[in-house]
Amino acid sequence: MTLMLASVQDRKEAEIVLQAGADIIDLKDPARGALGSADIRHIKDVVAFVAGKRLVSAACGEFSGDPAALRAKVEEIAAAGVDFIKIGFLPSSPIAAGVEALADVAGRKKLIAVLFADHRYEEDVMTSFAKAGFYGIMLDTDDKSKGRLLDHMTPDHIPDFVAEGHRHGLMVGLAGSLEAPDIPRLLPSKPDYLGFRGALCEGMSRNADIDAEATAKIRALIPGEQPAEKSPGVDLNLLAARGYFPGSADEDLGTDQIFVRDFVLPVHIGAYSFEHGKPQKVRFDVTADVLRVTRDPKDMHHIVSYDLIMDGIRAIVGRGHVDLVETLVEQTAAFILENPRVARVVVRAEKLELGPGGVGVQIERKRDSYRSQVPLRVVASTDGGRKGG
Ligand SMILES: O=C[C@H](O)COP(=O)(O)O
Repeated sequence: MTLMLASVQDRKEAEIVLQAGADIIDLKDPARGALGSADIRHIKDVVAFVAGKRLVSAACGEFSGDPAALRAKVEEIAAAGVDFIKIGFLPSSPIAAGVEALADVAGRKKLIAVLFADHRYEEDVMTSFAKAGFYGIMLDTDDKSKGRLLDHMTPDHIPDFVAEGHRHGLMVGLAGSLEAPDIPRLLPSKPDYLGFRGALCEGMSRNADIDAEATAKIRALIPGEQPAEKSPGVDLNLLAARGYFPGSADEDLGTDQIFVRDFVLPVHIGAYSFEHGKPQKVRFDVTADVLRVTRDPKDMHHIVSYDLIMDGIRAIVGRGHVDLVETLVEQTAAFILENPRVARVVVRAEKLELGPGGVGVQIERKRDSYRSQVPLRVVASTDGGRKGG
């Protein structure tokens, strides 16, 4: 299951996000940067207020290069009784020294190393945190003025980050100016939690106050636990991972078409030997018939995002060389039809560098008797393989 982390400044904001159903209440001073540490009084106050009803984490700033200062700060926050302590590590800092300074604390407290998607790290950076006994790894953004997480890391690379963290036995979190449409794009990679601040605030400004309505909207997009008896035979984890958010379903409303046009990607494709070893441009056009769930679509629950189609194509292309365009379009159609709300899909893929214009294939695929199979009223949930259960 993917949890929702909400970053708050104080008890007043903690009350709002607790009420809205956030799973992890995270203390932070957003005015002090991405990992700005909140005043210790606020941390203690929130720990006392939450009183074990939810998990509490606190940011402890970014490692400045002074191992003794880092350790002292982490110990101070640990003594306040939080469940997790988040520490930012920039690649320009002596990460190994910071990790070493915390190795002993990591045996007693759940430490989360926060990396930043707008910086580049050594390939095996996760290994040192895992070896030192850190509990989790998180990907966030450092400079909030320079875009969201997915502006720095394309969606097809997110699953690799999450999977690598899980291979290391780490709890994995994702954040970075995440907005509502990012949620169904990130859930398929099964992070253990998604973290938010800006999207929960008035005017989407992370330095403003938390807004109850905005928080509730984000909460509603992240599936919670669903007792198995409410939806027998339905794989809720799978549905949620595919970004399936049922609303008040009305199958008599019919379908709408969503489409992606002229989506051009470099693709390793072709049966000829000269086509191996280098990518060639392929243009994708996709139209999907999507079951309507309301007459009044207002939020992400009501739609199937075209982002999911593009993310899926990127992921399929990223798997490596395919000989045939037919394979590519079949895989794309199958991926799109995994979403229970898609009743029919037309996929066209054209190689753009082989002929005078495009050469390729177009297919149409339908969901067989989807009406009897689609549990339109379930609330989906995921199981992220989190450390410790
Ligand atoms: O830990 C999560 C962060 O507080 C996310 O903040 P943000 O959504 O403003 O980037």
